[in-house]
Amino acid sequence: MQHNSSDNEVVGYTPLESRRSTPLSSLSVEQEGALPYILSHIDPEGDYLYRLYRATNIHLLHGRMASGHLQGRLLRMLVRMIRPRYILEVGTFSGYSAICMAEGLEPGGRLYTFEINDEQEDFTRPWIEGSPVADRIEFIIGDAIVQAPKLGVTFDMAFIDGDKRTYVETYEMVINVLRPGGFVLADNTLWDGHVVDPAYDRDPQTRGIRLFNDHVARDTRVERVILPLRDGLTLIRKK
Ligand SMILES: C[S@@+](CC[C@H](N)C(=O)[O-])C[C@H]1O[C@@H](n2cnc3c(N)ncnc32)[C@H](O)[C@@H]1O
Repeated sequence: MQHNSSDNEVVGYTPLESRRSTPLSSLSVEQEGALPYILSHIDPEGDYLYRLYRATNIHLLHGRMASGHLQGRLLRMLVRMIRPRYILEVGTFSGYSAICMAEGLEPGGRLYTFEINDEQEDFTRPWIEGSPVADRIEFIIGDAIVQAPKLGVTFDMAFIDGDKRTYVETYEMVINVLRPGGFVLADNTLWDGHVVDPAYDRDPQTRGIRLFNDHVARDTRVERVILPLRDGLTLIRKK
């Protein structure tokens, strides 16, 4: 994803609320009024993440890119279920999802999270380094597609949440550094329903997501399922 160097803007990213041009479908039931109910019946995010999410939305453009309470608790739960030793994240942004996944790691576990936008570092590094799970997180500024393979780490789990236009490229990199039996989570794979809306046929991000979904659907190396949570979350297992 490219960025406008003057104002930290994520070029090519359209925030969820601006993308919403049609009535909400059943794909995003938690956004139709049930979200407060859901949030009051799941684990709390805790004071630190609450403050991080608030600061993200006050100080950063497109603050809603951050995972938030519901997806954050899901990520932590998935980490607890998968029990990875090494996690790769593509797209740190403010660090919200990184901290959530790191919370789920067992002792000795490590999360490597990449952020391509170097202007993000001043905001994100103090939040990651000040978090209770700082010792489990390696925050790296750089393009994950280029830099992650250089780590020489074989990952047990990966979270793809970077530029939607390069999801296929990102996925191919991730599959190469993932162990057999490892899991990939890919965020935003329904793109607010635009993947099935012909009005978005020329939108580069919608096209990127559609290419990714088609690519994964045909990939014989993996098993996959799409969860219609939030903006769509695909769970993939490398055979
Ligand atoms: C949706 S935000 C990430 C949100 C974060 N994962 C969360 O859930 O809280 C996407 C971020 O990915 C970054 N990004 C895009 N392409 C990237 C790449 N190839 N490598 C690393 N970061 C990337 C963008 O700069 C942006 O900050």
